[in-house]
Amino acid sequence: MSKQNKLPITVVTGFLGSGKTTLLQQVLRQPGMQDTAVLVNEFGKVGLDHHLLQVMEESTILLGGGCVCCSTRDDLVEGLSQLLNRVERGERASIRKVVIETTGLADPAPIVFTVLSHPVLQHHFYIENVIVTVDAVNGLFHLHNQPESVKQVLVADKLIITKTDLAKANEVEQLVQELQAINPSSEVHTAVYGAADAAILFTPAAASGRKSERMVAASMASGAHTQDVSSVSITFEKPLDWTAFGLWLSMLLHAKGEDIMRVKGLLDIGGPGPVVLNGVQHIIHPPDHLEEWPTEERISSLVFIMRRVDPQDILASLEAFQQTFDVEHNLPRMEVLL
Ligand SMILES: Nc1nc2c(ncn2[C@@H]2O[C@H](COP(=O)(O)OP(=O)(O)OP(=O)(O)O)[C@@H](O)[C@H]2O)c(=O)[nH]1
Repeated sequence: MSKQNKLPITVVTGFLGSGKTTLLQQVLRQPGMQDTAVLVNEFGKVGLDHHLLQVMEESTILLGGGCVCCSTRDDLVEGLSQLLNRVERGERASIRKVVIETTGLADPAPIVFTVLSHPVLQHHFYIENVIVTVDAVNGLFHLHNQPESVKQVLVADKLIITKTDLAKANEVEQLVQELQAINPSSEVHTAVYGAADAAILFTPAAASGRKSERMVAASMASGAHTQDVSSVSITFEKPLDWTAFGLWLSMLLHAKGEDIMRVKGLLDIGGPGPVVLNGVQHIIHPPDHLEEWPTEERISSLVFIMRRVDPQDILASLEAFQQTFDVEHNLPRMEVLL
């Protein structure tokens, strides 16, 4: 099958909390993007992002819990095969683009290789772009401390620097210099709260001819990403006391320093809809109050992704906090996801 008849795939990756979902929420609303199918991969079964990508709910497929670059590459094959079946049955006649949003720890190289080498998929899909979001506030820290972040930058066709509204101009400049040193052929764009032109993001990159070289280099870079990484989901039986919860979370993030990489939650604090909580390293972004629940089950759930932290310590800290500060006991249930 010629390239004209294949569906282009854009892989959107970027370190934990760097703004992948925010970017997609914005660009998928733009003209010409209605014909895009989205495959979302998240750690754990508490997938949030696919609910938040409301524009595309009906064309969005949530890949199973785990990281699409390793444990669930079969899920990726399965997700793309499902999509293909739908296109072939005419149910998805209008799909002209596919976006894969990876987890924040994914190495994009194996994902790209899966598509390029799978006996069936390679005839129906091709990789058009690898877009990598980089957080202007935490980007340098991640490049220096998290090997996955470097692997992502190495493979990027387009680097999107997010959160420049929160960083100083000289910090952004230093980040850009470092990114260009790692991957000189990638385009660099900025996007505050996902404000980027879809036409630019989804246009094939000029330097795409060099992509495979970079991918080989990236896949040879060191270390499996699951090393020292753990992820837990905590659910609560009753609505949360928002003030007490905020205090506990701040204390926990302070105590665990840089080792808690990401916190995400959909929290019942007694209102009609939940609060969406987003924490990246030490930064808790302003929470979003949703008018209604995007899920059938109205239960608070919180996901932590950490390096070198024993999941039991999180639970112990929560129990100790509830006792010490005499907060009404709200039984947390923890599930270790990774
Ligand atoms: N101030 C500011 N906040 C942003 C910007 N982009 C994203 N955020 C916030 O950063 C937090 C994380 O954004 P997400 O889009 O969920 O990040 P993600 O990369 O999809 O996260 P994971 O899927 O968990 O890796 C959210 O609270 C966003 O509102 C930005 O440009 N400026």
